[in-house]
Formats: sequence, C-alpha cells, structure tokens
Amino acid sequence: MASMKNLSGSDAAKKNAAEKACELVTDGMIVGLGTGSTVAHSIRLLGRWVKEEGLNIVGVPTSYSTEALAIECGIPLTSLAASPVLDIAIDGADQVDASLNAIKGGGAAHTREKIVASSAKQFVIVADDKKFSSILDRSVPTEVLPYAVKLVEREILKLGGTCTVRTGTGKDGPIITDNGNFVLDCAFGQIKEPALLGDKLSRIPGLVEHGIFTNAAMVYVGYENRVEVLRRKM
Ligand SMILES: O=C(CO)[C@H](O)[C@H](O)COP(=O)(O)O
Repeated sequence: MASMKNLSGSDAAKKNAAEKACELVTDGMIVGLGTGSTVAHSIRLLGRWVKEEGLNIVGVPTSYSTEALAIECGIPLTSLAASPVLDIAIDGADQVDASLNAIKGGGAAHTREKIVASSAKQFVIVADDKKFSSILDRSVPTEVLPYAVKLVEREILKLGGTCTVRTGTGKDGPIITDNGNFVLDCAFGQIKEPALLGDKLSRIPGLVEHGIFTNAAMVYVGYENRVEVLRRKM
C-alpha cells in the first residue's frame, strides 16, 4: 500500500500552531481554508469565533472534506469565482524547512491548496514540530491525469526520482482526488533546490500540480507548550 500519512506529531502541538495563526484573521477577511488535521484546529476555532463572537469572515475551502468541516463549524463559504483574491490562506504541511519551503499533498488536496494559497495576499503554514526539517526529503505528491501516468513516471525517472501511484483509501486501486485524478508520490531523496525541482515538475505534460510550495509568508511551528513563528526574509 502506498500512502503518505505516516507522520506522527502531537495533537497539542498541531493545535497550538493552528490556533495561534487564527490571530491573523480579522473582521471582513476572505480566508483560504486548507486541508488536514492541523488546519482543522484553525477551522474549528474560527467557527467558534464566528458563532460566539460575531467574527465576520468568509472561507474558501481547499477540498470537499474542508468544505464539510467549515459548514459544520458555521463558517460562511464563498468560491474563487466569486472572490478571486483572498486576504489570507492558512494550511498545514507534511514537511517544512527553515527557508519556508514546504511539501504538501499528504491529503491529496495540493492542487486546490496551491490555487488557494496563490490567490491569497498572505499564505500561512501551520505545522507541528515533527514536520520541521533542515532539508526537504519526503516524497513529493503530484496530481496526475490518469491518461498521462506512464509519461509522468518516465519524466520523473529522468529527473532522478522514483514514483508510486498512491492507493489505500478503502477502495481498490489508485485513490482519486477531488479533481478526478491520480496521485503519484515521487521520491527524490534530499531536495537541495525545491523551487528548481518544482519548476521542472511543472513542465511535465499531464502533471496537474506538485506538492512543493515556496510561497509561504509565515510558518507557525507548534510544540507541546509553545509556538515559534518563522517569517520570510524580504
Ligand atoms: O497538504 C495537505 C493535504 O493535501 C495537508 O495540509 C498536509 O498533508 C498536512 O496534513 P496534517 O495536518 O493532517 O498532518
């Protein structure tokens, strides 16, 4: 079984990071809502603020699961078609380095996550300390048109990587993304130049999107009893 979600990390550390980042959200904002167990803590807290304190925000979800959670939490939603520029996007990550580069896509939502992150004036990552690494070396999730899988596999090999079609969500065969595509997890070993690798992946026909994110303005790293905030150097 090929699956990405093999990270531990304490829920308290995730919650600390996710809730601290909510302090960036103010009245009137359009907020990109990421996907995963860490940012779910942000969504629940924002929902409480909407219900109990009258916080006036609208969210743009990055997946069907986040849409359902946001609705359950009482956060009004809009779409990118109606609200193309977001004030902030908050999302989790699978691995992040000191230069604020990140690997995302453990939940197979990285295509919509990247669209939302890129539509925001400020993209903020929330992660527990286990996700922080001196160098990115996890597999890079890629979303791939089923029609193009063999071509993408060959191109990844040419780039020095190996890839596995992701399975393991309770259905036989490949998992299917919210956009109807496959996920190929691509291992490259240590990624010394994440932006360069990202550019090369973006040029492969049929590869819809990859999980290397290089546009975070801030990363909130949560520990059991504190939060460290990393800011992009200008
Ligand atoms: O990129 C993602 C989904 O595609 C998630 O943000 C990432 O996998 C982190 O998830 P979690 O907070 O559950 O560890």
